[in-house]
Amino acid sequence: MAPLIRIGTRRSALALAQSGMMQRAIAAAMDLTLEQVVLVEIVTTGDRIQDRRLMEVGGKALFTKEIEEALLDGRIDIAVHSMKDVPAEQPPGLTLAAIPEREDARDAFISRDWDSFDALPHGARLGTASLRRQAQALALRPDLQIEMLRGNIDTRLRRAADGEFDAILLASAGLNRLGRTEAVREYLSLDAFLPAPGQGALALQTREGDTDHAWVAALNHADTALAIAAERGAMVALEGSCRTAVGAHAILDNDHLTLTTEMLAPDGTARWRRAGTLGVVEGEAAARTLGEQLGHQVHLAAGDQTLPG
Ligand SMILES: NCc1[nH]cc(CCC(=O)O)c1CC(=O)O
Repeated sequence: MAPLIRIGTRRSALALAQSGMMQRAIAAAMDLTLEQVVLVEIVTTGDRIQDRRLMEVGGKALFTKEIEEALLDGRIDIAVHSMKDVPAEQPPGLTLAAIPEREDARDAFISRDWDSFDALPHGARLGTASLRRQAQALALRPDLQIEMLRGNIDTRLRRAADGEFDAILLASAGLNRLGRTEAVREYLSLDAFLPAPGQGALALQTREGDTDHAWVAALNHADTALAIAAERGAMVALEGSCRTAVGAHAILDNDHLTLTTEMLAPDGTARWRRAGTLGVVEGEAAARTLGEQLGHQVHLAAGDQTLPG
């Protein structure tokens, strides 16, 4: 039988693991087979050009552009993205139709030789490509040597296993989804390593007004969506991108959501943080507003001081 639902995905192992999970979830929810719900692999500009300059030209959007074009052209019906990689604004005609339940949002410490972040010796080499993780690590340990770590997760893990770095930091969620949880030596605290907005969550993107695929909304997890609304509100106010060190994480506790957001100087010598709470019943628009307000306060406090010299 011809496929009924085509899911667009990047080709990386992580993207395939994530879209494969959604493929199985959709097939189960719709009582379809895996022949009827298929993955369509799409190579994005971001995958082709793994270069620092790329980030300065197009940033995050380069990892989603070709997939979004396929959606708009009707070559695929749904796209699965890491929420963390989804830009603040949706392109015209597209919408985030569902946010499934979030995985572990914490960052993970990976090292061949050391049990924990605190155990790293003076001047240890820490690999990361994230300005946020760099700043948070330096805030605790200004002696560390931060080194650029690029490539897919398998490559990064291999480089850590080879001892090319004393340690590296990665999102726990990605490691769990790839079945590489055993690589984690320590789960870093949400306080010291406040995660990136949306970390650990997925986003299901569809065409706006696509009534044929309106059922996607059934895969939405309300608590996760509420937390993400708050975190992305903060991200927007902080103009969060891969070039600024920004964290935002919301936690639900019974009927309350608590959002914490921060901005750091890239060298970790300054940190501006705000937290606020809201009743869950107030809903996603209020959560987004809370995020924007806290993000705005952080932005004002930080002023121009976080701009790279
Ligand atoms: N920017 C890369 C990226 N996008 C999503 C994840 C991990 C999975 C997630 O956070 O949901 C990663 C890798 C990492 O940060 O270690």
